[in-house]
Amino acid sequence: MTELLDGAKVAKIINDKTAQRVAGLDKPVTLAVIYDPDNEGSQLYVGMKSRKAAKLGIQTRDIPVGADETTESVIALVESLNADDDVTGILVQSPLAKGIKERQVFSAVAPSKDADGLGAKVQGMLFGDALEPYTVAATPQGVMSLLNYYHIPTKGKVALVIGRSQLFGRPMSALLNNADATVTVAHRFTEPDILKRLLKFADIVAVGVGIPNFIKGKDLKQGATVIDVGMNVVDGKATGDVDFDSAQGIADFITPVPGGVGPMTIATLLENTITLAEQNK
Ligand SMILES: NC(=O)C1=CN([C@@H]2O[C@H](COP(=O)(O)OP(=O)(O)OC[C@H]3O[C@@H](n4cnc5c(N)ncnc54)[C@H](OP(=O)(O)O)[C@@H]3O)[C@@H](O)[C@H]2O)C=CC1
Ligand SMILES: Nc1nc(=O)c2c([nH]1)NC[C@@H]1CN(c3ccc(C(=O)N[C@@H](CCC(=O)O)C(=O)O)cc3)C=[N+]21
Repeated sequence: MTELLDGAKVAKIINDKTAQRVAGLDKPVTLAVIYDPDNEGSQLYVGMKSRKAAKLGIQTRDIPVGADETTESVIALVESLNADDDVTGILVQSPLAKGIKERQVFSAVAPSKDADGLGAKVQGMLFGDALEPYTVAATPQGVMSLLNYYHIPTKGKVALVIGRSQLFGRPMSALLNNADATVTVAHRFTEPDILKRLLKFADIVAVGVGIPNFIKGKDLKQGATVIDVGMNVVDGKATGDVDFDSAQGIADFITPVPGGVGPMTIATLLENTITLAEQNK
């Protein structure tokens, strides 16, 4: 039997708590969102984030940054938001327009405002398993919250992370390592037959590569937990990186797309935002 990891359900629990925390604070909470207005995905996801934020009492300031901007001009914008006392948190939606060096922009965000946890400082703290508080990238932190909610153990388990972006794979592997899993990271240059062998070992597979139905059920270890981060559109439908139907009866747990990691990402972003508001009041 394959059980669903219901991200929509767990996200609602987190969101309800966030709304209470926002209501308990005696000042407004504002998330600034920098995004490329010419990117359809960004329009869609930024819209979803802003609507959910509004429902929880968090204001958003959506700032379009198009192809006419430079890395330097966007960094200057981030620095002005860092210095703006009315801004609680800053999110830089990926991808920015071609030519803007995204990782430099991520790292310009002050750690005390890094709601999405993508800057070099907080990612370094995650990598070092720092004792001080810091924000963690929303998508992989959302995955950890989902694993915790369903009491899926990580200690001593073999975890395979497929993808190594700043947004997902790198912080995901650090979180699983910090949670005592034995972690392997696969990427574009991982040979397909090596990937197959790694999959057969993996108790936990977390995949975010952006290729629809990239992982087939037959390649999974019996009883695996499968986390599908992929968000692709196929025939107008949200489709993950895992061939969901073929994983039935092989995986013990799997996240659906939609309704899995996506809502957890948004809930975690807003949870990070209220945490920053509480810390910096
Ligand atoms: N549900 C959610 O909340 C979120 C969903 N996403 C989705 O996750 C996916 C990945 O996003 P993101 O990390 O930003 O994308 P990137 O394009 O930044 O990263 C993709 C990663 O996949 C790796 N990759 C590409 N092809 C292969 C392959 N054939 N075998 C193994 N690895 C491969 C790349 O390797 P290399 O580094 O070598 O290039 C890279 O590390 C997308 O579908 C995106 O929409 C992303 C964030 C949040
Ligand atoms: N700095 C940055 N941080 C991000 O977290 C980030 C980003 N850039 N760039 C793009 C990706 C993508 N992403 C999604 C978040 C939620 C859903 C989501 O909630 N999806 C719904 C379905 C939506 C639909 O049906 O189209 C679901 O899975 O249920 C999807 C995708 C965040 N990203």
